[in-house]
Amino acid sequence: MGERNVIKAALLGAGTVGSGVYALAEMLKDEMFQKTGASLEIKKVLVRNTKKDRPGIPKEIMTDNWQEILEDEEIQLVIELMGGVEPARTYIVQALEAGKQVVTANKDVLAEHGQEILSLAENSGCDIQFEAAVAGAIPIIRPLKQSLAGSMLTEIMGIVNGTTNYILTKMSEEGMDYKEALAKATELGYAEADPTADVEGYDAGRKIAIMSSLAFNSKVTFSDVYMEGITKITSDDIRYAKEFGYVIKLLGVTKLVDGKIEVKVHPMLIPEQHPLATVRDSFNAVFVHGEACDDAMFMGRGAGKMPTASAVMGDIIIVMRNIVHDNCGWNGGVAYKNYPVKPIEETRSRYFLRLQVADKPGALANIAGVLGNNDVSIAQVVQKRARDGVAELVVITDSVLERHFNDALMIVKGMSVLREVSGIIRVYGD
Ligand SMILES: NC(=O)C1=CN([C@@H]2O[C@H](COP(=O)(O)OP(=O)(O)OC[C@H]3O[C@@H](n4cnc5c(N)ncnc54)[C@H](OP(=O)(O)O)[C@@H]3O)[C@@H](O)[C@H]2O)C=CC1
Ligand SMILES: N[C@@H](CC=O)C(=O)O
Ligand code: NA
Repeated sequence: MGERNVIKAALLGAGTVGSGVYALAEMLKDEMFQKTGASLEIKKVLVRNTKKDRPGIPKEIMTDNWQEILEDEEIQLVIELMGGVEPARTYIVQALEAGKQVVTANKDVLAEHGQEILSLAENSGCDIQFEAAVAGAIPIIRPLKQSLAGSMLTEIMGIVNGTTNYILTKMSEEGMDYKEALAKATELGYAEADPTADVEGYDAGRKIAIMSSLAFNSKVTFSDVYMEGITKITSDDIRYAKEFGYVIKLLGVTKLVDGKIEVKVHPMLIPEQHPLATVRDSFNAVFVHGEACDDAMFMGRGAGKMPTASAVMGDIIIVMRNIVHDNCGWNGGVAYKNYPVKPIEETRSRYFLRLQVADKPGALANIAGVLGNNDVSIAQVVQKRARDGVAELVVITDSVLERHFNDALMIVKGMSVLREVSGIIRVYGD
């Protein structure tokens, strides 16, 4: 095999995903030529701590000096797996400006600067591939950009964070405590370096922003996304949801309605029979609806070392083929429409509302009256367990404009019969 058939790459990051990619590159070493027409040599691995022992990765290829990689003309491919916005964004930009191809799993960068980076890649004639950035091993970026490009997409809804799905599964099925479940998800390599991003819904928010941009060909960034995480979900909420025939999942949703984009992340009660309700553990699932394609669903591991590495390796293989066939630089995904993003108050939801109220005649009627006066119609209501003069009221509403629900809630909160609002969660369905 001649020198021209070796593609030299640099790995930025050798943590959970980076070490998985290095290991997978070793496992596929002998097949790489058949798959791509070239073999892969990872020439340098950038880390913060070059002294740390990284099993399987030779010490001599470790560096903490980005310039060494940027200025190495032999390195054609940069695989960015460090995470965070900076310095990752700068390194990606500099690599593209230097004519290097880029593979990344970095949703933080893409959700904020994706459009600029895609334009830069197009202008530089370079590949930028990022399948691992959304829903780990599930192929979803490439389908959105390619297979579904003619489908007139109108909606994407999915479980796109493995950490929170793992936590909710463990809390619901094993009665595990929230903190313990989060610690386990971190130990298993699912969580972000700062797991606040997972549990507050920011990670899912980044992913839904990226998918929304690709699906609707319009720029949607992280700051456009309304986000609520799972930190307020209690075991009582989970128990009540079960009693009503629901499970609680953290969902990312984006819709194109009347020329406006809705994009949000929040916990949702999903009927037990719904396919998303059966997506457990670190699995993710993404539902896509288009006027032409109708419904499609994608499911697989959304996080973890080897599943994520598999998506990165798929991208590496595509880029290597493009290098071999001198076909780099077509990435797709550059937004050419300019749809406005709707404020959350103008979107509609159904609600599950758990209230502690004074156990007095008329309390339920008064609350129902306030809801009704604000266009919040009640689909189901249950009054439970009067204890120490306090009764628990569980209400499920019909679909309501968020603004109307908030107005009603504000009035309910000021009522003398109200002791506490213990749970507010959106419910699946129109
Ligand atoms: N974990 C997962 O399941 C998934 C992760 N991702 C994404 O993949 C990326 C990597 O995640 P993950 O592997 O979990 O992260 P880790 O925190 O495990 O690894 C990060 C690696 O990057 C290196 N690094 C970080 N900052 C710098 C810097 N400034 N200069 C040089 N090296 C740096 C670290 O070096 P050192 O080891 O010396 O500290 C470490 O090796 C992130 O963008 C993440 O969002 C995407 C899908 C799934
Ligand atoms: N922290 C993320 C990792 C993959 O994107 C998750 O839990 O899904
Ligand atoms: Na993916």
